[in-house]
Amino acid sequence: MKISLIAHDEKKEAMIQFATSYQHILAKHDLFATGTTGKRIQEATGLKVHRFQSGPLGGDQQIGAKIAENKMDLVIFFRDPLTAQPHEPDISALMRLCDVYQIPLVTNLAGAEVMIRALQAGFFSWRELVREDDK
Ligand SMILES: O=C(CO)COP(=O)(O)O
Repeated sequence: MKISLIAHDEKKEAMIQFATSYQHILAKHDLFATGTTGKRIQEATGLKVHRFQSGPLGGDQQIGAKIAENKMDLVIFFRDPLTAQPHEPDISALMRLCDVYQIPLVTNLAGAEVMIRALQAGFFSWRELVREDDK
């Protein structure tokens, strides 16, 4: 599965802890991330992560493009709801594309815990049938 991991600055520590806790599961998948989030995850866990641009520099849009091309399966996005982001339109656009294309999206740690268990249980295997890369 192709999984995107994204965290705003105030949520990066939570993302590191999440990625560390579930490293054994995440390691079985293709991981993608916005620039700084990906760097932090790589440093903390040693997981291989394909890094896009940093969020404010277009990383959210790059992940959105993958979704539009049907080349992304899940999005785990730890958003900071208390801090204004300069690239808010990009964030909204990414979440909108998840809705357009029925891509499972969680935006906080509690949702991510559910998603990772569902992933481990094979609940997202339908994505393998519809993903463009597999055709
Ligand atoms: O801003 C972000 C997502 O909107 C995250 O970007 P970084 O991972 O580069 O900090």
